[in-house]
Amino acid sequence: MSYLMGIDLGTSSLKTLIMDVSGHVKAISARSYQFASPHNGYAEQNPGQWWQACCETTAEALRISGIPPHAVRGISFSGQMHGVVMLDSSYRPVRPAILHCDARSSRQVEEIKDQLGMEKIREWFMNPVYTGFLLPSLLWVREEEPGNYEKIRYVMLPKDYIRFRMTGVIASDYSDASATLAFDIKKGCWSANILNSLDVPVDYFPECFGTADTAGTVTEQAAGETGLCAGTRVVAGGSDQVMQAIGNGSIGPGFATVNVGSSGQVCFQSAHPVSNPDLNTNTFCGYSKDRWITMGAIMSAGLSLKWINGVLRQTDYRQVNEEASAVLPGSGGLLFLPYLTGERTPHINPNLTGLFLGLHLNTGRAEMTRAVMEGVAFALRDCMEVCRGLGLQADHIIASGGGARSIPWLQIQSDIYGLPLKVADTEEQACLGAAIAAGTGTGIYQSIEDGCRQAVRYRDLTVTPSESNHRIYEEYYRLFKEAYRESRNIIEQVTLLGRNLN
Ligand SMILES: Nc1ncnc2c1ncn2[C@@H]1O[C@H](COP(=O)(O)OP(=O)(O)O)[C@@H](O)[C@H]1O
Ligand SMILES: O=C(CO)[C@@H](O)[C@H](O)COP(=O)(O)O
Repeated sequence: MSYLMGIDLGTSSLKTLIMDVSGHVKAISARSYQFASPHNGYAEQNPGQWWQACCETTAEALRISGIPPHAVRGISFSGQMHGVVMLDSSYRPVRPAILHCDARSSRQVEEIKDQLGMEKIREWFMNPVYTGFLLPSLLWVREEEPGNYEKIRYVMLPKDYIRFRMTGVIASDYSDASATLAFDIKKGCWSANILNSLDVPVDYFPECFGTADTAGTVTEQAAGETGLCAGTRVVAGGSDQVMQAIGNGSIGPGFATVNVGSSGQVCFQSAHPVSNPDLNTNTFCGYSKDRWITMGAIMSAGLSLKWINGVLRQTDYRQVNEEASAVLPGSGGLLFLPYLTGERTPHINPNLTGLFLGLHLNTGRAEMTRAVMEGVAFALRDCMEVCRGLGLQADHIIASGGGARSIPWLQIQSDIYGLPLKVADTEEQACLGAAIAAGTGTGIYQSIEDGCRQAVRYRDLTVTPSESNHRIYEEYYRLFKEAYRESRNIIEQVTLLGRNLN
């Protein structure tokens, strides 16, 4: 019997899944971690922690499943996007990785915009220039930590580091590379135009593979650390958005996913790179350099629920979901703007923070929790509206991420979008997508499409919108947008005041 392994490096945890070739999950092992935030707006993590989580979960998944390591035919990866890992010539990290949710590089973002101008940004980047993306984070290191910058020899994305520790090969893939702001999305290679203009050496950046290309084999050392067999094929993998889309069977035009992970995304598949003159969505490569996705992204989705749970000292998701279900739509007249770590689509503004509007003496923790779930869904609705405005359509919307474990949150989303939602049968769609890539790269599946046909199944549950709830939410959605427009200025001022105190 053959088995496949998929490893997803998330923002708050790393998960390893083993499945058989029909997509039956045999084991999932996870390790949670927290990123460090030494200053307000900073988000960084030591890549060694990711590798440790990878070793522990791989060994644990093998142990739980009882599958002999030689039966694992291939391994692949899914990873949190945009962040930068910098290695010196001895392959050691020169400093902690700077993550996608890091807001320190506001000045470098402005410098890139000033230096290149909006016309070139539209043409070369096809994406908004935003903090937390690899290029501005790298420029921050150049300006603020010149000693570290001088030591850099290799630059890569987070999951590329764990693939490197597994294989000894430094590489990236089109989907993740296209989300760095250093890549030519249309041609599918590192952009000499961008890098030369900003005086960043092109040779920092590794060779790129397609998601299903072989990128090496497990080394003797990694075999000792993970329990895998040396020589096992390692397949490149891709960005979490692309791998999760594969794990949801969302692989061609007409499909879209809405993900509530730590951050949140609405992701449409497209047959060509979609230009957005307003630059408030992202256009990235898909699982090969001739596939694309258009994405609206929010910064704090599951993170918002995690935050309110922490504040209200709620630890049990079952209870959280039960209490939120007992509150009527609208949370008793409470709106939440989930801009805890700034916002990408549609505002592209790192200098925002969150807002509760409508607190009163009867507002309790259940109302606050439900308002947070609703606020996240309103922000994702914003993403959908922008994508629709670009002409993107979907016949199927598939809900994914940790938030899809919550039935009330799924219903809130469906009611707010006014759309039915399908949910994949496995809770770890990005891992499943990575395992499908592993199966494709090792020839078990003929293609990613074939892998999806064989391994992706949906839950026997389609969440459908309630018309009356949708009507109520339309009014709240109008006020949600209005609340931002009316208070943006003051939110920015308060945010900056708060940052100055840190
Ligand atoms: N049972 C649940 N009910 C409600 N929300 C949940 C549940 N499980 C996870 N979540 C939400 O999902 C988030 C984690 O999603 P996940 O996709 O695992 O994130 P990541 O890949 O970023 O680590 C949590 O922060 C939480 O908000
Ligand atoms: O930022 C994006 C997409 O632009 C995310 O896909 C991140 O890569 C992290 O995802 P989560 O770990 O928050 O789900």
